[in-house]
Amino acid sequence: MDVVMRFGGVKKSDDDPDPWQTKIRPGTLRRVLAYFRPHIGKVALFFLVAGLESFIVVATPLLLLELVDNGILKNDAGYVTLMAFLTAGLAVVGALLSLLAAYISGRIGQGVTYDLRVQALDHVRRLPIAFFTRTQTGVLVGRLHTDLVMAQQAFSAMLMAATSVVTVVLVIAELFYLSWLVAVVSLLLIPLFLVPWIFGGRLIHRYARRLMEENTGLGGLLQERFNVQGAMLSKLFGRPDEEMAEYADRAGRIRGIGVRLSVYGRLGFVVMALMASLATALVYGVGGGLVLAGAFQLGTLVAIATLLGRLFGPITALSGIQETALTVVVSFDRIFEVLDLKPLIEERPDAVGLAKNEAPDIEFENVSFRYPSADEVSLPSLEQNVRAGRGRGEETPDVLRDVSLRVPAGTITALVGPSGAGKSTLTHLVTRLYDPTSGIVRVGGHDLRDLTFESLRQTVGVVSQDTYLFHDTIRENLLYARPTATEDELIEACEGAQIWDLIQSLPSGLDTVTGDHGYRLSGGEKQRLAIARLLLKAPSIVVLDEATAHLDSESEAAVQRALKTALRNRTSVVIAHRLSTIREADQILVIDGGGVRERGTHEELLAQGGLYAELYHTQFAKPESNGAKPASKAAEVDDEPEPVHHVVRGG
Ligand SMILES: Nc1ncnc2c1ncn2[C@@H]1O[C@H](COP(=O)(O)OP(=O)(O)OP(=O)(O)O)[C@@H](O)[C@H]1O
Repeated sequence: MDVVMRFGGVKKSDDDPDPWQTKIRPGTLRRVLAYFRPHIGKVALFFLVAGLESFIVVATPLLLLELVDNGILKNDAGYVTLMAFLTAGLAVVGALLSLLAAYISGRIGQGVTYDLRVQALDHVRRLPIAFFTRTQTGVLVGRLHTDLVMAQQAFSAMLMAATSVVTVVLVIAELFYLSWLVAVVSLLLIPLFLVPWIFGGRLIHRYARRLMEENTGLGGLLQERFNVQGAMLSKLFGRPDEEMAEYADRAGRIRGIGVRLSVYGRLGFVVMALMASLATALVYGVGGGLVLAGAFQLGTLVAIATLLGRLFGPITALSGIQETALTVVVSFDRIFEVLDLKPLIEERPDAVGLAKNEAPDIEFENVSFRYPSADEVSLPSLEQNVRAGRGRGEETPDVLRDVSLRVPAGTITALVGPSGAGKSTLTHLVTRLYDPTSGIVRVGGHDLRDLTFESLRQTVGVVSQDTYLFHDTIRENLLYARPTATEDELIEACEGAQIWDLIQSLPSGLDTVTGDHGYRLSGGEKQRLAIARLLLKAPSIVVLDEATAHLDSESEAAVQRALKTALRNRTSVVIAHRLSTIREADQILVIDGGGVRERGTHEELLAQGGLYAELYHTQFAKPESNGAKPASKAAEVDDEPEPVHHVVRGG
């Protein structure tokens, strides 16, 4: 259901906040600068190199002046050659310095990006599962990747622009030194070309950002619909015409923005080239007149024209510096937003490890729980597929209320109850995917919050209903649970999980690649693979969500046998959907309305004639009434493995 809601809500809503309009939060600049502090030496070196480059820019026209006035006009061939060589030499040195500056700025930009990327990945890894349930993966990936690249590119552009300040000051000073009149006339031209340049730049900037957002949005949509599960849902439930229209609509917007961008981009260069030509004409017009009038010699005119050619580039770089700087800060700020999300579930500094010998007991003491609200765990801008604001500012309801229970060491506790009663939520607290809102969950007498993550991971193993497998070989998927496992151990685990015969029959055996989400395996096979993974991990507590899907009798029996091995000598909490499992449980807890309604063994609870008896009778006495398999077919399989999860909430 959740998938369908997400699926249906992918379209970006009109009232989504535009991240680029977001005000930069106070203190961001200080935080950005902190990332550059470790690279301060390189920044100083960069400015030194860039400063030298600027001197070369202004020195060359003076050499040309010398070449014309004291070489050509005085018929001194030797001097002409010397000046020409010097000019060429300076050009080579300038080019080398320019490369060196680009290298240093790249090192700084990439260094900062590296630090931020590693920090962001580590942080996101530690965010609570609630964050991932709310966040659209494509948008998060975009945030962590695109924004970083943007920040890095804008930073390099900013460094280059900063060095332009030196160049512009030196060029203008030299222009005035050569001829104040020509200098004033040429400077008057600058605003003429700067205005359209800045105007065009703003448009480019705005549309480039829109293009990025549209691309990210379309990327997220495609990622959601073209993964195996999304594609399956689309094929089964989708409305191809409407969906295609939506793709086309988004692609059309990208096309429209792209066309505008290319025109505005070209506009800037056209204006710049035009102004450069006009300036040259003007300089030669005014300056030529001054040469004829004897105000200065031809060499000065050549020097001025050359200098002017070197003024426009740095000035355009400078004109965008404010926006470039803003891009750096906004991009950083968007990443800081993610970094500022609290991990919620953290390891205490004084956390202890759990002794790893025998199965510990599990205890819930007056546990209440509500899922964290959107404000507590996520960012609106990362939930673009959900209508903006949905769920924001709302208190979430209590899902568990004052639950107290005990799962004695080495025993099996079955959780049964109507859909939405809180069974899965209860198991989420055992694995510490969430912490209780109040009350304590204990394992082996320890509050879970006092244990190290590592020891909790070692202690608790989970087999969920929908097994997730990486797109990798069966071997790698199994080794994920225990990287050091030997070939014999792998085989032993697969045999225990009743999956070895199947693996052996595959042409590549353990090296068979499972598809995205393990889709090339059947439901029963995937769950047995998950059990093999669990056996390899050998945890002392098992949390199992039994598959609700009907398996054929052979798979069913195999899964049941695998489970017997998996649960042996372990403390187990099983969300049970099959009577065979329920009967084997040492204790059954009937969960309803966020609490434990009844507890006891199968026989005790039947005798009580309460909700469990009702669940039992509606499910097993009249199996055909809820569309389940006929009793005769069910009876073939193991004991009476009929799913009980469809039961309507009993009153
Ligand atoms: N991540 C979540 N965020 C907010 N609410 C949630 C979340 N997961 C579950 N819930 C809500 O908590 C309640 C209990 O859900 P839970 O999944 O624990 O029920 P269940 O007994 O396991 O149901 P089922 O047998 O259908 O799997 C439901 O009302 C559900 O909508």
